Amino acid sequence: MTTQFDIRFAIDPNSAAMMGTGELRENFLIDDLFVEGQVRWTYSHYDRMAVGGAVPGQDGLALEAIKPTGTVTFLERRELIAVNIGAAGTISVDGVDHAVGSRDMLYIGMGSQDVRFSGAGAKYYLLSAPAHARHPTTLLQQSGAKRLDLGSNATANERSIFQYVNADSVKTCQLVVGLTQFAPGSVWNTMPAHVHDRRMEAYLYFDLQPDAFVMHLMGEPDETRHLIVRNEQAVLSPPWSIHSGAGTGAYTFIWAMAGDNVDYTDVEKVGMDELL
Ligand SMILES: O=C[C@H](O)[C@@H](O)CC(=O)C(=O)O
Ligand SMILES: [Zn+2]
Repeated sequence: MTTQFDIRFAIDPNSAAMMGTGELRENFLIDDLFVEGQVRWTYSHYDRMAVGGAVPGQDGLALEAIKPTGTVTFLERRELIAVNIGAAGTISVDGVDHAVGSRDMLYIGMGSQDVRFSGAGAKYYLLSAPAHARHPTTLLQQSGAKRLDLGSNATANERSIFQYVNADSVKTCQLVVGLTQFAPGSVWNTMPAHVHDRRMEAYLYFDLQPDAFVMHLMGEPDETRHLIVRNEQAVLSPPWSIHSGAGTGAYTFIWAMAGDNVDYTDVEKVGMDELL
């Protein structure tokens, strides 16, 4: 089987608060996204976001339908963004080749039928959400992203947020995706923290050294839990949860949201004094 999937149920905050380490990891951590020769999906019931990995190797991979979507083709009623975290590759969409460089993203619109991933060193992180309209397939690059510089060196959270999906780059139905990079020595992401019940979020942590990890914080602001997250592992963040982390070393991450609106600024800030 070149395509595999697993399903994650939408856990409520009270259930999550009862969980130990193993249960939290089973429900919220995705630690096996990237396997050469496979497309691997985690299909979440949070906003029906599907989070995946595709590592084509020498042979290439096709985007195949999976049972949870209940459709003949994967993108019949969905949109997708593929983020290349590996070496340059190509994604062909209905016969048109798109060169997707390292850290480029390709938005692939609803109704696209024949999608093929290639590039011997390419590694694609996949995000897909239900769609209601067909928007054109569009290459998104860091140079076209909207940049937001936040934090400071003194609080170890100096970073640049690159909003690849923005008002000038592409219209999407649900997906809002970007990448966050740190100034040297800064390790805290998304602190001060926030929640946004309108949208779930997924984080992919990468560019970590093998022995490094991110201490990812989740849970309601007054009931926090943590996940130890290693290189190229992802986290599902429920709409009711904070999503913030500190690395034991350098890292980069990709954030992606789906839900009721596509307004990046529609968040509730959580005061530093509110966290418990
Ligand atoms: O809702 C937005 C997301 O949580 C991220 O964009 C936050 C982030 O990249 C950061 O603060 O470092
Ligand atoms: Zn967020």
